[in-house]
Amino acid sequence: MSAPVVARGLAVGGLEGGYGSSPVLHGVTFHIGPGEIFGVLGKNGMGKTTLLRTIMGLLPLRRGKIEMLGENVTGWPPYRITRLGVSYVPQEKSIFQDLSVDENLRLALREPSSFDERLVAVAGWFPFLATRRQQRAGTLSGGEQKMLLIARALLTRPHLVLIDEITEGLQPAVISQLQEILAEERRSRGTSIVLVEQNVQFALALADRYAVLKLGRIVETGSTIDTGAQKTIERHLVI
Ligand SMILES: Nc1ncnc2c1ncn2[C@@H]1O[C@H](COP(=O)(O)OP(=O)(O)OP(=O)(O)O)[C@@H](O)[C@H]1O
Repeated sequence: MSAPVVARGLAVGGLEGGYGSSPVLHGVTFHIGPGEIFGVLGKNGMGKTTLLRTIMGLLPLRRGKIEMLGENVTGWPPYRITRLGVSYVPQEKSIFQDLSVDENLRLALREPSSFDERLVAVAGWFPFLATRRQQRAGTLSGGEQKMLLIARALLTRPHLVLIDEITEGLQPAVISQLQEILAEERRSRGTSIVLVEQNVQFALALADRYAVLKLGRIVETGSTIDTGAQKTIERHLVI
């Protein structure tokens, strides 16, 4: 199945992918427009991380098409996709543990001259970053490391951000703060966001539309303003 052309968003059509001889994704198709937030929900092991990693070119695509930001990126390596203006926030804390906070952030930028100005913007959201620039990133708390990951992703001023279960293990106050930051990022810059989540309330509060992934297939899609959205999603997450 071919995906519709989306000028500044993301369109995924008939995506098949997996690991070695084990298929995980079975014809996943969805699209999101510019400035749209799309939630992908599903229980453990349903293929959410595999989907994001395949879209980012980190896992081989067996079949299907991926377009983002006006380009057909099917088969592109991750570095080319990143250069288009795409940020990926993986589920694991993929920061450089032995480097400082400052060094971790600097590595995100191809153009070092813009660092100070960009740091001011992200430190406005996460004030601890400005006061702990020399701290070894591996000594930050789990929640702080996740905030560093989001800060690093937004520092590049991306057009599209793919975020994998950022709320996992975070306390409610930090989750609310992230919700505000991502809503503001979309409002002020028109950033498109794909949110992979198991936290239904967080996803519904931010997303415009959602999809439920079950055993590598999208089994439900809908608008988050539908009154029954939460119940529908929760039903899929318990079965
Ligand atoms: N490196 C790998 N090699 C082989 N199989 C894998 C690998 N990584 C994941 N899988 C399998 O692929 C399937 C989907 O895993 P995936 O991590 O995409 O699910 P998920 O929905 O993100 O789960 P979770 O919410 O637990 O992170 C699972 O059956 C998993 O065991």
